[in-house]
Amino acid sequence: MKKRIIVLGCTGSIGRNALEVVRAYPERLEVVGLSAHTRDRELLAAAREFGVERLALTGKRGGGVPYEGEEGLLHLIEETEADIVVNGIAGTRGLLPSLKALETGKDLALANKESLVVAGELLLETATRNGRHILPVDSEHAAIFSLLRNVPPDAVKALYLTASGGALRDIPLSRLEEITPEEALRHPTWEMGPKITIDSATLANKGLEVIEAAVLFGVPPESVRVVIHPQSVVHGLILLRDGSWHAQMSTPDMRLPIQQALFHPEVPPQAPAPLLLEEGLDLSFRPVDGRRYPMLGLAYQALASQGKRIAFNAANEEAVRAFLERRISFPRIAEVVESVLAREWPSPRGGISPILALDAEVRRVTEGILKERSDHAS
Ligand SMILES: NC(=O)C1=CN([C@@H]2O[C@H](COP(=O)(O)OP(=O)(O)OC[C@H]3O[C@@H](n4cnc5c(N)ncnc54)[C@H](OP(=O)(O)O)[C@@H]3O)[C@@H](O)[C@H]2O)C=CC1
Ligand SMILES: CC(=O)[C@@H](O)[C@H](O)COP(=O)(O)O
Ligand SMILES: [Mn+2]
Repeated sequence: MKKRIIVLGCTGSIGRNALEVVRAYPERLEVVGLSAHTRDRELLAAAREFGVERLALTGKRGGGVPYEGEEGLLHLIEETEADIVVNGIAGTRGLLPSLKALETGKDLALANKESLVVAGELLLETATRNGRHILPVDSEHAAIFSLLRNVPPDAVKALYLTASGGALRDIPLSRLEEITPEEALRHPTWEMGPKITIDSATLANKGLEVIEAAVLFGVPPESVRVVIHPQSVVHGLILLRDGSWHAQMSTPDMRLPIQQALFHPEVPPQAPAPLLLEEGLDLSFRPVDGRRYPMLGLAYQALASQGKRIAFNAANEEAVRAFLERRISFPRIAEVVESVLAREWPSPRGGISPILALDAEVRRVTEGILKERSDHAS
């Protein structure tokens, strides 16, 4: 029987890669639901190609798509019989769809790391209660997830996430003030959406991933570590107590972690982009420079509580938006997040509503700080 898949954010980088995986395995995988936010023509083209009728468009109305708006997307997830939901929505708006997928008895192939940062405990509890799995699609977590399956849990000393260093890795620190969004969006190894690409340049992406790993794998924050690895070939490593390293490596291509999640626990039969060591390969690793990447230290601070995690995530999302809209300069992103994080953010109690209320409050505070600091509005 074919595995039935809903692809959320099918017009984005993760969504398009997920559809590529389905194209590669027509006898094993079937798309039964699709969502997009604004790109309705691409959504309809995918629907025609895969013969899908359950479609949601969240960011526009009136185009003849059966499920409209955020509420419509949640109804689509609820009303569509499926085995697994690929969540490739960008940002915190992916949280409610993640929760709905698990509540309605589907596995969750999760690229939307913001879901876990903001409400990881709630998602894990919901998955357990419904007997479902959260399968990480984020490349580092997919790597560590597969490495951990092969060792006894008490043998693991630390988890290592690799970071490319982003588009500005080799730019002199003195130039960061004048960096344009176009420069910061030139990722050296991955083709991804704009928000995560800016997060790669500040290392907020790795900060979110440290939180994602601590929550998902249930390990203390100090055992999740980050190293700069410019080639993005080694995605994740685990260090065992006996001093041995286990690493997972592949060509940087998101079809691999996506197909691993879709075939779990089976190992997929084909390599989407083989890595040929016979052709030669140089790999390098170096420590993170805290002066260049203050966001990583802020993410570790945020690990102290769920309230701070929500604050870090929401403040970052708003600050990145302001940078992309040219309302603040690149170094202000970290400064704004630091100011927000310095306030008191008590952890929400009692389900999803207090989480969403705190997220909204952080955004209100961040917007106030952004107004004060908008330093080069054109
Ligand atoms: N790209 C990658 O390789 C990786 C991405 N991730 C994570 O996956 C997620 C998606 O990233 P990526 O694919 O790069 O992002 P993109 O910006 O390329 O795509 C985002 C997708 O989400 C949709 N979308 C945007 N806003 C909303 C909203 N408010 N409600 C519902 N849908 C929305 C977009 O629709 P439309 O285009 O129609 O407007 C689009 O389909 C992020 O959480 C990211 O951190 C993790 C690891 C790797
Ligand atoms: C592909 C993937 O998983 C991204 O999250 C990637 O890690 C981003 O690249 P950086 O290593 O630059 O953050
Ligand atoms: Mn990643």
